[in-house]
Amino acid sequence: MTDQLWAVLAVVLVVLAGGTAALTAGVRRRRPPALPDEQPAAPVATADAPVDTLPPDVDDTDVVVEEPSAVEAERPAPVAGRMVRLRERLSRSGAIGRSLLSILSRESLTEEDWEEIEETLLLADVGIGPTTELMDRLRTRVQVLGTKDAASVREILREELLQLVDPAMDRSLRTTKGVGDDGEQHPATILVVGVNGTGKTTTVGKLARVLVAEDLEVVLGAADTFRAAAADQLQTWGERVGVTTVRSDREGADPAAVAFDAVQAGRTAGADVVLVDTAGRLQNKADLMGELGKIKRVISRQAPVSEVLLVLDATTGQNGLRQAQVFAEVVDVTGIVLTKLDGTAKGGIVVAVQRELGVPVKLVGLGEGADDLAPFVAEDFVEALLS
Ligand SMILES: Nc1nc2c(ncn2[C@@H]2O[C@H](COP(=O)(O)OP(=O)(O)OP(=O)(O)O)[C@@H](O)[C@H]2O)c(=O)[nH]1
Repeated sequence: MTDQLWAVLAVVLVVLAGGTAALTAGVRRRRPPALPDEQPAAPVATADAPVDTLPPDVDDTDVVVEEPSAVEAERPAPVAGRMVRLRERLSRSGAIGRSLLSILSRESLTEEDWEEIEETLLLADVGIGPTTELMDRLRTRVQVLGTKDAASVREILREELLQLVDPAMDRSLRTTKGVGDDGEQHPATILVVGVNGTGKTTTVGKLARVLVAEDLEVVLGAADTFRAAAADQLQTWGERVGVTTVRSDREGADPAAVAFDAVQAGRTAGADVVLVDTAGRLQNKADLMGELGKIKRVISRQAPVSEVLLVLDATTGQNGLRQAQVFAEVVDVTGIVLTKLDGTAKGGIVVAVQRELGVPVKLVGLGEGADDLAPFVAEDFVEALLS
């Protein structure tokens, strides 16, 4: 009987929720362009009142706020334990761990065996410095080891790989709201940068899902105005989880204007996080610096940039590393997202990129599915390499 009552109650709740969704469905707030005489006066900055109007070099005429049609927003998969759940996706990267384990387990290790170890690490893109370091430590520890049982060899390798990946790095995302000098709350702002094709827009979409799964209110800013389809793509990601996207319909619109309006929309809505996708074309370092610098500067008028995530395609190896260096020179990168780690045997790039930039890998892309983005957990990664 009690079961039946619960069932009836559940049906009533579903119907009510559906009704509410239907009432709000189709809301689409398109802000009309400002008329010339409505342009805000030139901003005046004071120490305790941050400017929240656009600087004169930002063209804000065609930015629109696309609210999601509130039809049945999806509930993204829980975030905790994603790396463990997606462990089999790392099977190609796992080849390094398994090869190392099998070589190290040989009865007595010859110079050829050590060369094989070196080659395995270099082929997996670990990089020369970390490879030499790991080999030195393994040589010492394997020598000291009396009996070479499989469990001890595995444990030594696990510990040493873990040290290389560095479990002490702070990999948390800065998603906490802040309070400005004016006493007003502002959202955390995350700028996502990287070369086109690395999976940037997809990552912003997936990251929105990660944050929504953690019950955070998110606004998306489609500041990749270089490619009109990128804004559509982002808006679709947002719609699916009931998140507003601020965008422009005009290809080549000022990305700083979109970023500014996205943060403003986030502030107005009391959102926790504003995620800003950028184009970040790499033809020319000065242009890149100009574009990202301007976006950062303009965002900072409303809220400090909490995090700059650099998206790197793990399959591009050394080339990807060079791109990463250029980005790190033009903007303060605070975290790395390594995408397409599911499709590569070059998992050593995790170590190499952290060493090169001194910045932690915070998230990894492990597939094309909507929830195939996982917070990077060093211990889980190393376990996956050895399983
Ligand atoms: N296998 C796999 N594919 C991925 C992953 N992340 C992104 N992709 C794919 O990579 C392709 C490029 O992704 P986009 O998000 O469009 O790349 P982008 O960097 O935004 O490119 P632009 O918008 O041109 O700057 C898409 O087909 C994605 O599905 C991942 O972790 N694994």
